[in-house]
Amino acid sequence: MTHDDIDQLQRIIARELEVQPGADIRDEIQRRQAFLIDQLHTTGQHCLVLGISGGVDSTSAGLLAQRAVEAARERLPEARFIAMRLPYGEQQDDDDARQALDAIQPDECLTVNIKPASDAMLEALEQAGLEFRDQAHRDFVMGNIKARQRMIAQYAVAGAQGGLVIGTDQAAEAVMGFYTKHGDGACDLVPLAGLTKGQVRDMAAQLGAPDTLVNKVPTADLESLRPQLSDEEALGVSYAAIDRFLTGESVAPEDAERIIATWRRTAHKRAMPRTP
Ligand SMILES: Nc1ncnc2c1ncn2[C@@H]1O[C@H](COP(=O)(O)OP(=O)(O)OC[C@H]2O[C@@H]([n+]3cccc(C(=O)O)c3)[C@H](O)[C@@H]2O)[C@@H](O)[C@H]1O
Ligand SMILES: Nc1ncnc2c1ncn2[C@@H]1O[C@H](COP(=O)(O)OP(=O)(O)OP(=O)(O)O)[C@@H](O)[C@H]1O
Ligand SMILES: [Mg+2]
Repeated sequence: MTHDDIDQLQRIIARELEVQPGADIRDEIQRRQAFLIDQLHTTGQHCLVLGISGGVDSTSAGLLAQRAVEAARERLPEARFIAMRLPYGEQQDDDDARQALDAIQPDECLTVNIKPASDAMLEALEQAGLEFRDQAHRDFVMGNIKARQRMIAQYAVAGAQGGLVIGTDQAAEAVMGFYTKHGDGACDLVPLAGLTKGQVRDMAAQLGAPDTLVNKVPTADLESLRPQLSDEEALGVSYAAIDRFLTGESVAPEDAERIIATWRRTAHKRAMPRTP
């Protein structure tokens, strides 16, 4: 791939994902908060629902959601934010999730352990005869089951309470398709859309998140055999490089080629299912 090819694709991808490199983060907070308030007013739903993991994405989105419902209550008194803790058994970074909730102060917090449901699904599949290549493959597939159990829990709460499910997808995850299709990728609203990972961190800091969470190493934490595996290790490229790619800065050619190949391979995740 030539330098010009990479340059052109950087521009195409940034436009597709609506990246805004120079955006003022305070303006972005206002704009995204106004978006959430508007959705509450126009959809007939009155709650926002979001899983809080202790990672920076859900901390940022949770802080935004709580601010939005507080402002929405002027015209919609029943507006509220329901945060959900969704551990798979014991969560190793439990303290981070608690710190996130301390900062967010959500109207309500529900804790649902997704372990029994996730384990029961894997066991039922294996009893039906499903086999895996090896233990690592089994563990990877189970990771996606966990992400989808979290989706089920959040949609059950949304269904019961008149809620809209918030997703935490942002441009750095979107370009890499780094989420579970119909798992954490399933949601009603995407308030962090278009932000680089750095902008998500800036937003969390601006909204009052503690430094430990603002600077926390991102992890999907889905694999039991590799607990707390960092996203960067899983992706094989750093968020700094992904952010530079998205903002049109120069990136090592091998990083650019990996990002472009992953963006192409995961196009199906950013589109509606194909039809005949
Ligand atoms: N070209 C194509 N057109 C249409 N569908 C296509 C396809 N290629 C694969 N597929 C289908 O897509 C499905 C696989 O997608 P999916 O189930 O998502 O699975 P997959 O992309 O294999 O795995 C999810 C990845 O996202 C990561 N993740 C998940 C959740 C959260 C986070 C996080 O950062 O917190 C990260 C996770 O660690 C893992 O690396 C399969 O059904 C496959 O056949
Ligand atoms: N243990 C958990 N409890 C509650 N929600 C979770 C948990 N793990 C994942 N989620 C949900 O899935 C989303 C996707 O996870 P992801 O790891 O991308 O985001 P994060 O943990 O908020 O931030 P980071 O990407 O920096 O780790 C989270 O934002 C959160 O809404
Ligand atoms: Mg995480």
